[in-house]
Amino acid sequence: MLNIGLIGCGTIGASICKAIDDGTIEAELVAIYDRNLNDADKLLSTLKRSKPQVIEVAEMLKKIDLLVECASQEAVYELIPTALHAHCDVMIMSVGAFSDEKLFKTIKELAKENKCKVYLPSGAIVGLDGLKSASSDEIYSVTLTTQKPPRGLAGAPYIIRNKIDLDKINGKTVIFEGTASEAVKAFPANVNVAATISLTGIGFEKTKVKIVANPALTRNIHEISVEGAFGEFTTKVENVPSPTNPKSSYLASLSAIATLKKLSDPIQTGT
Ligand SMILES: NC(=O)C1=CN([C@@H]2O[C@H](COP(=O)(O)OP(=O)(O)OC[C@H]3O[C@@H](n4cnc5c(N)ncnc54)[C@H](OP(=O)(O)O)[C@@H]3O)[C@@H](O)[C@H]2O)C=CC1
Ligand SMILES: O=C([O-])CC(=O)C(=O)O
Repeated sequence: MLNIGLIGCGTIGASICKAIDDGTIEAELVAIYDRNLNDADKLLSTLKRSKPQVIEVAEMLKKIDLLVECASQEAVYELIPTALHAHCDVMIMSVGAFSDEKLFKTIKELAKENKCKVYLPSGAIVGLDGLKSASSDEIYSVTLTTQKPPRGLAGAPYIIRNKIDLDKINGKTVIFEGTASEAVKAFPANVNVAATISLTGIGFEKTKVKIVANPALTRNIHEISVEGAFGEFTTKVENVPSPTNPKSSYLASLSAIATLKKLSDPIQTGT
């Protein structure tokens, strides 16, 4: 049985732990950690079967096969290289950290050297399978258009830096247009999906991102348009926001769970 350690006991972390606890994911939850220890303890108290230890990552790495990151881009910098040095596979949700090419190169090399896998789930988008297939030949363009209710963008560095008053937005408003590289830095907790798309397709500089605040919405919408030698496609997902974190769509939690389920499944569907 796969021994899992998890960092980040928030919305996605809680969903993953519950899915291990109820047997949806075939694995042992060995350890959990959050910089807010109360959050880790609170999550622990909700589990019925699993009895993970609440311990720091350096300690948990001695006991696990796979470290699940669902914390923040900072956590990717702080902990993923250490996990790979310790020969642990990793699953990363805060994929936006990889807009730092140096970090991505380091992690890829460490994974190779230590014979580890780095899993990056599709997260809150649909269509990554098609993009992956398409990228076996030339891709001409990739555009992500993300629309969220204004509160789903609250706290983003770009919003703070530009003093955008989200409460005053009373119609559909384009907040940001730029490259995926710029987008994941400006909105680190809102468009990690732009990073996953970039890594699968044509990179952070060529992938275009538009972010729209729309007070009429109750859902987080991501539309991806791709053109390439294969033809073209557009996908659109209207995501239910997670009740405990409106920035993160529920599909992101489900995608993390599906990725972990896939690890023990003899039948692998999709590209
Ligand atoms: N790939 C994708 O499609 C998606 C990715 N995400 C990303 O996944 C991550 C988790 O999302 P979600 O569960 O909704 O977030 P939450 O804010 O609900 O939970 C994250 C938890 O991790 C803690 N944390 C953050 N950094 C560290 C650290 N360095 N060490 C220990 N604990 C830490 C946070 O503490 P604190 O509250 O103090 O920050 C918080 O308790 C986020 O980075 C988010 O942006 C989200 C949705 C989709
Ligand atoms: O959950 C979403 O809709 C997307 C998200 O926050 C991210 O990619 O960081």
